[in-house]
Amino acid sequence: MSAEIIDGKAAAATLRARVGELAAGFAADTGRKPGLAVVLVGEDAASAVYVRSKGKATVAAGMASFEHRLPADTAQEDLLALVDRLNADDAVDGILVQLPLPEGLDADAVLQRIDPDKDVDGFHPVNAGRLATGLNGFVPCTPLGCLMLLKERLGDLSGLNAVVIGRSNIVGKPMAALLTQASCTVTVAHSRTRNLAHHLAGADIVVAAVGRANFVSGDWIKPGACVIDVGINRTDDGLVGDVDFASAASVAGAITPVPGGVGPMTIACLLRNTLVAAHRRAGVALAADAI
Ligand SMILES: Nc1nc2c(c(=O)[nH]1)N[C@@H](CN(C=O)c1ccc(C(=O)N[C@@H](CCC(=O)O)C(=O)O)cc1)CN2
Ligand SMILES: [Mg+2]
Repeated sequence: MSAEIIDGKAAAATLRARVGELAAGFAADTGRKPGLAVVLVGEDAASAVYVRSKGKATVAAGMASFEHRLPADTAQEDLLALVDRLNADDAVDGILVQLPLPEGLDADAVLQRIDPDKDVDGFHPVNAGRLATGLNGFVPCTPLGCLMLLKERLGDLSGLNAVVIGRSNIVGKPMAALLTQASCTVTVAHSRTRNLAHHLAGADIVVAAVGRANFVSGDWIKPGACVIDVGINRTDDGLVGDVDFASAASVAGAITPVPGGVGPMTIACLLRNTLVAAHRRAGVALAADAI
């Protein structure tokens, strides 16, 4: 193996600690803690684990956590009514509805009901528009975490060729926007892309977010490339990413592992976004380079 293994767990711990320091400053200045409300609908086992981790991380960073658990048969109007209450609650700076929602609920309608200035997941179309046009908004946590790992490893990304594999609203599209803003030359590949290997051959940066276990082969990776694996696939061999780790690690310059790569950054960036939301809502300045 030649690649440096990018330690997302360590980077996330550093970010969470910094958020904690700034949250303590915010509480001292305003007399209240930044608050994050998390809504979980139904019994999805993985979602329950993520929601518990978010609650614990929120409290550990000195913020207030408000957890709302609703049954899987919750009516759309009841879920929307809860979002309305959280929008109006001054103690709540950030609102997150854990995805996926149970069948029968319209996730788009729920996400669009969240006040864009409390949308710490960055999924509201207003925040997607702000990102696309270079305005200050909230950036989805997973691509934000990927960008932080890339900058930590590579510094200035300007002029680099990046291939994002996947075009979801949650990862692929915002990732491409962030890399474009960082002056990369960006290709977005997806399930219909012809000859992916050809596109990857020139890629200094690869972000894989296709949701298919071991999909990206090391043979396709440019020697020395930085490979960010967003995939979390449960297989008979355990948890694996979208990149075939063993073959890619022998060619890449750096690579994120699964687990312990991008995943931990998702929750750390959620805390970061909540801290930013609290400052904006309270009209308290937060230096652009503070975090
Ligand atoms: N409202 C949201 N829903 C979902 C999001 C999101 O950002 N907002 N992302 C994913 C789930 N997710 C957080 O919600 C998440 C996924 C994975 C991890 C993580 O740390 N993974 C570990 C492995 C953990 C395991 O064993 O399963 C890792 O990669 O090291 C954190 C958060 C979908 N829904
Ligand atoms: Mg896709």
